[in-house]
Amino acid sequence: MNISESKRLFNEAQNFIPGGVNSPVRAFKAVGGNPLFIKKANGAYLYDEDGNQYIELINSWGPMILGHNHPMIREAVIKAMEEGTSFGAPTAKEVEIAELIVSMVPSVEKVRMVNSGTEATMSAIRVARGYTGRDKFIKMEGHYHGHGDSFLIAAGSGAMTMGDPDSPGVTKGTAKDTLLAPYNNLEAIEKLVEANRGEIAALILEPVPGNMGLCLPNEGYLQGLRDICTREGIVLIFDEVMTGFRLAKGGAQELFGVTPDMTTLGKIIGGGMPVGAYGGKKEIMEFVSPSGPVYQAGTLSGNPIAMAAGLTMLNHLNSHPEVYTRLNEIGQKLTDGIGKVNQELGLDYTINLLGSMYSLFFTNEEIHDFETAKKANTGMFGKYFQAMLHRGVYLAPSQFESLFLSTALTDELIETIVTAHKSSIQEIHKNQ
Ligand SMILES: Cc1ncc(COP(=O)(O)O)c(C=O)c1O
Ligand SMILES: NCC(=O)CCC(=O)O
Repeated sequence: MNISESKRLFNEAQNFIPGGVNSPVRAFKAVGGNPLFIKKANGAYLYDEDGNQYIELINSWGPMILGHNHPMIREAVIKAMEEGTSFGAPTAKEVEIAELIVSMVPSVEKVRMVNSGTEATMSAIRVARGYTGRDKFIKMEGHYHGHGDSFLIAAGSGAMTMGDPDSPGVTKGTAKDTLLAPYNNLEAIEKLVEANRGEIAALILEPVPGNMGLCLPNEGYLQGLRDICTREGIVLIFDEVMTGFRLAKGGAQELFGVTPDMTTLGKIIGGGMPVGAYGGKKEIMEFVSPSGPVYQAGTLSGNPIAMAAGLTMLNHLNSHPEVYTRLNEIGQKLTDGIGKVNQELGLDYTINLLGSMYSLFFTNEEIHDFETAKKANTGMFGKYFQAMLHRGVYLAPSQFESLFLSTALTDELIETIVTAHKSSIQEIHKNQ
């Protein structure tokens, strides 16, 4: 595989950009090798600067649920561009997308648009604190909520991958208000609540965490959290930046039938443009400025290009339930194929799947939280990643990420991926 142009660009980039990338997860630090510099993408494929083509299972870390460069989204963006790129004033599209989100996401009665998932979670915590008059909040180990200071403690995703789940630069003063709990353990929450009664503003979690690899909630876990939060007056926040509009049109909260008080959104909501949002009960969202005292703002929030892309995406998902049927089918077929190959080879690696999100863990143990996820063999994953890449399949370059499938994956492409998986997994075990 010739990747000379990607190599040249990475060398150049390292002179001017920290680590040569604008987000750490893009570097191949955990898997070795040179990150690929991408020139364009279409449907199920990415193309690098050297002209290599890859079948893509990251999809911009989630947003491209219909595949890349979808004509419908592209046309909406071009049309919006013709009318100007930013006004810093309200627009009709913002009203339309807000109404649509409220109609799609069960917990959301009012919603505020921001520019990233990070902004959404930072703002949601501030609002929950303002609403309750309490300072502390509970966060799950290995969950990732963007790079706001108070979340960079036992953080998943790139922070976990790079071995820095507790980032320097976060003050002790900030960190003391973040209470940590293991995922899938209601007893641990009860203990934290007991020890901090009346002081906890919020409990935030990824209902189906994808940032320590994909994990699934135990039966009754989400409802258990709901019950504790209701009893204790704690604002329950589902961070659905990944799962929103993906696991169902109303996200994990629709799928599991558990309604949080607030929800954070991102990724798909912008159709690939930089967008996030947070919303929830009217009573809580009324605390947001200018209707209430909790300040939160943004020069480019509700940007007309981003709103045009997002509106087109959400309208499509809202009116095409068959998208979810197909996404679930793709997830099932692909992981069935991978699982069958593994079985034939006598390998019992754990595959966690929900809808169009999955992770293949290089361990035979069940993975259901931060501690168990850390048992996966990251060295083996790195070899697997490279083997797949050389066969034209682009995976997330870390064991501690979920993969995101798109409707652009045909049955034929699923077969191609399974074939690549078979020869990759054979190769890495032969060389052991
Ligand atoms: C669950 C979750 N929350 C928040 C974020 C932060 O979003 P962003 O990268 O847009 O700031 C991410 C991913 O990046 C995420 O997966
Ligand atoms: N699962 C991790 C992400 O989606 C984050 C992407 C990024 O930080 O660039």
